Amino acid sequence: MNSVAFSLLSSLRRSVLLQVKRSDIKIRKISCLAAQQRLSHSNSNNMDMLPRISFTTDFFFRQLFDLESSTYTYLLADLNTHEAVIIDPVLEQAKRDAQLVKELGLKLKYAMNTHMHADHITGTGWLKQLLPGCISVISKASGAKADKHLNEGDSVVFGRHKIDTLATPGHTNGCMTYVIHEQGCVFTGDTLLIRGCGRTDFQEGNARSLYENVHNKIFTLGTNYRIYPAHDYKGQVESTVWEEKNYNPRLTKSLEEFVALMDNLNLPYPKKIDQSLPANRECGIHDIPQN
Ligand SMILES: N[C@@H](CCC(=O)N[C@@H](CSS)C(=O)NCC(=O)O)C(=O)O
Repeated sequence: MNSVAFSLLSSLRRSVLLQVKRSDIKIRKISCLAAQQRLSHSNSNNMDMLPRISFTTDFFFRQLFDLESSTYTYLLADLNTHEAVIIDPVLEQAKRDAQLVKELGLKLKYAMNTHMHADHITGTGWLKQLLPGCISVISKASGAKADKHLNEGDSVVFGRHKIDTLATPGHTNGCMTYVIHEQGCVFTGDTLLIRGCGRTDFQEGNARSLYENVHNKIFTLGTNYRIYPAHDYKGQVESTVWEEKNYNPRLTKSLEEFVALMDNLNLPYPKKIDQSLPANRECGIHDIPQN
């Protein structure tokens, strides 16, 4: 082989080796990235999303639904003392709820609302008549009548269980989120819905305030806390802080993007807003069916 051919062959060999080395580095980079992604995914599953907190054996929990308004009502009780509370009852379901309380041998101590609802009339007023001794509860900031008004930090006790309160205005100025730390559950009303949130276009709604309250007060709870909202329009029943922090399409946005989105929802007003607000201001004692 002459020297020209030899030098040509050597340079070709060098170039092939360089190509192989480059593609090897590229493959290693890709597999390293994939491993990092697998790791971050498994981290969020295994470490951020802590194991589910089980309800204690003396804690009764029942989720109820009103089909017309897509409202969730929650009946909770202490199974030793039989003291119970109901959260966000609906007028049309008051008889159903009172019957359930009686059948289970419970004593309804409190009928609570997370806020002054605009889409349905609360069942609180009628439940007070059906189950004498029951005390109606709502936030002071709601401006609605009730036997007991709550400010942030107040608590509501039934048996040995305790509901803590967080002021989470935004959907309305009087919205409260109820938390039972021992059971790892949080009742968010319309403030935080599953993969959504309450609208902010009436009742002194404020998108900025909703966003800040969700991020600072709900998303700072344990990531495994279970979220129970006041409504769902898609058949979902519960979520967790971890899921909403990661997958809520509205609240994973930046504050400015969120405000712009909420300002442009253009939702029609709830059909029953004109009956609901005046009745709920009086704790739902308007329009109680006579039979
Ligand atoms: N179609 C319903 C009202 C639906 C609605 O506006 N829901 C409210 C909560 S009840 S005031 C809401 O905040 N929705 C958020 C959303 O993104 O849909 C009716 O006519 O009652």
